[in-house]
Amino acid sequence: MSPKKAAPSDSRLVLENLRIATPEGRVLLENGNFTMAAGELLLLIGPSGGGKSTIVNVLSGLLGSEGAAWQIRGSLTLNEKYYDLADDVCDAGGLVFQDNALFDDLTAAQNLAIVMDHAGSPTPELARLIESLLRDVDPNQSVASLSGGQRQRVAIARTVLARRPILLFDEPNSGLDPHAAQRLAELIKELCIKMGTPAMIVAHHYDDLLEMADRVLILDPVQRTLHQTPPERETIAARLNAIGAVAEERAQDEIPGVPSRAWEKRLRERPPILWFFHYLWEYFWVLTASPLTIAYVLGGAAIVSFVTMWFGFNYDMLGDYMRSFVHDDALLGVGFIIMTIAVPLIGCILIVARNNAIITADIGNRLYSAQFRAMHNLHIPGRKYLNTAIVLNMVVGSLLLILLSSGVATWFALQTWRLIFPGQPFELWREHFFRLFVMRPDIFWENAGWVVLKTVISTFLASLVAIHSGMGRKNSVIDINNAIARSIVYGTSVTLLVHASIAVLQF
Ligand SMILES: Nc1ncnc2c1ncn2[C@@H]1O[C@H](COP(=O)(O)OP(=O)(O)OP(=O)(O)O)[C@@H](O)[C@H]1O
Repeated sequence: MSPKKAAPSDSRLVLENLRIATPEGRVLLENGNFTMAAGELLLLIGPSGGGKSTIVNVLSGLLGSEGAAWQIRGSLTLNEKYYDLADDVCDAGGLVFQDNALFDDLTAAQNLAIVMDHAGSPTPELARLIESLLRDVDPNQSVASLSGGQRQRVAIARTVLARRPILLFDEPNSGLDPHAAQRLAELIKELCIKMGTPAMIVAHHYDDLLEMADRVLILDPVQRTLHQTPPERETIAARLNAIGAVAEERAQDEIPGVPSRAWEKRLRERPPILWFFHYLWEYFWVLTASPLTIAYVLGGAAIVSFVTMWFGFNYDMLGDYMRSFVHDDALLGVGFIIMTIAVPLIGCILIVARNNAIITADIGNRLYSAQFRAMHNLHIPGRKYLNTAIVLNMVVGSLLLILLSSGVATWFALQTWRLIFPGQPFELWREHFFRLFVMRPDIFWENAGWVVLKTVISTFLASLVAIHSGMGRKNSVIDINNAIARSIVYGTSVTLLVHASIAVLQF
């Protein structure tokens, strides 16, 4: 049998001298020690923000996985295997996440199948346990449409199937009524015993879990230590009260990393319109002014200018002999096309493709994570702020970018012409490339008007497409991804149509 398929029976964990400091250097725990024996159920409790989830993340090997540099010291021994936590990552703990973290694109059965296919089939006893756990869940149902309790049980079953040596639960009873919380504790205890695995539950509401718990660890953020107590209400309450009293005494002290009275000046009213400008600036940076956006759009203009000049002159149908005869008019024509057709079209397509993806993703995520509902409930006109900021930035930002692109395209056109006709004076190029515009200011303004018109209409319509795609119903991240794809396809199609239609009117 391969090691990954070995049943993690009779696991034993010893954790010694655990020290945890946040990436900012704030010490959460100084000298944490505890053991977990096979079949044992531990409760980890303590004040909010003390570091309970952080300990669970250490045991599941997830601490710092998002890129933050936590400072960890201590040792962990798991069934004879030794980890120096300063250097080694121990991912022995299978974690049931607080928000379940189910794979939304898969059905309930697939959420379990993907784990089994990587960890091996469960023992018949474990399979029976999971069957009874998921009796009321249709295996073919998408997990997005399951109830909260059903989602939680699928998440538990999924973690159990991974058969890690330790089971970890982060706030599994939040939102459960006392009876359901007790049932959950019984279930977890049953799993521990049948799998020969220890489990740790992080919980704020521990009352209904005590009966099933073997021991309780209290994280004391004042002394930065872990106290072990038996699962007795009075002992725990006394200990938590003592921590609370000292914490209150120290509440006036400055907290490292948080300047004293940091909130005082934040709790004053300002004119609400400032929030519109906040979002306007936020989107201006993302949609128009970020260096990557500018480089991307200007790069497009440079390439289209080079390609039009190079191929326009090197591959003209009249051949080398005629090239110098038609040079002046060809330069005029190519210059006209680059400035009024090609650069605005390519620029708008690039802008719309990129920005529609960003806008739809942003709106979709805000919708999915209930931010618009929260804004509505808090009487913040969030949709108005965001939609207006988006449309303004798309239209005005695109005009600015097209203007910049025209400058870059002009410079590249000149350099390409110099490559094709070395030694020719710059004035010759300028005279013909801009001939129409320089000699006839009315033509300049008329064509500038057409460019502005197609840029404004196409980016305005594309921004509406992006907002509409983002605002559609979102049950899962897959819905957001599909909306982004739709937004790019419809947005760029609208842009092409608008530019083609206006070009027809233009000539
Ligand atoms: N990624 C991070 N970067 C910096 N500090 C963090 C990060 N995540 C958490 N913290 C800080 O670490 C401390 C411990 O957080 P943790 O989530 O472990 O506390 P907790 O005891 O689980 O809190 P709660 O009971 O409120 O969920 C908090 O002060 C928090 O602000």
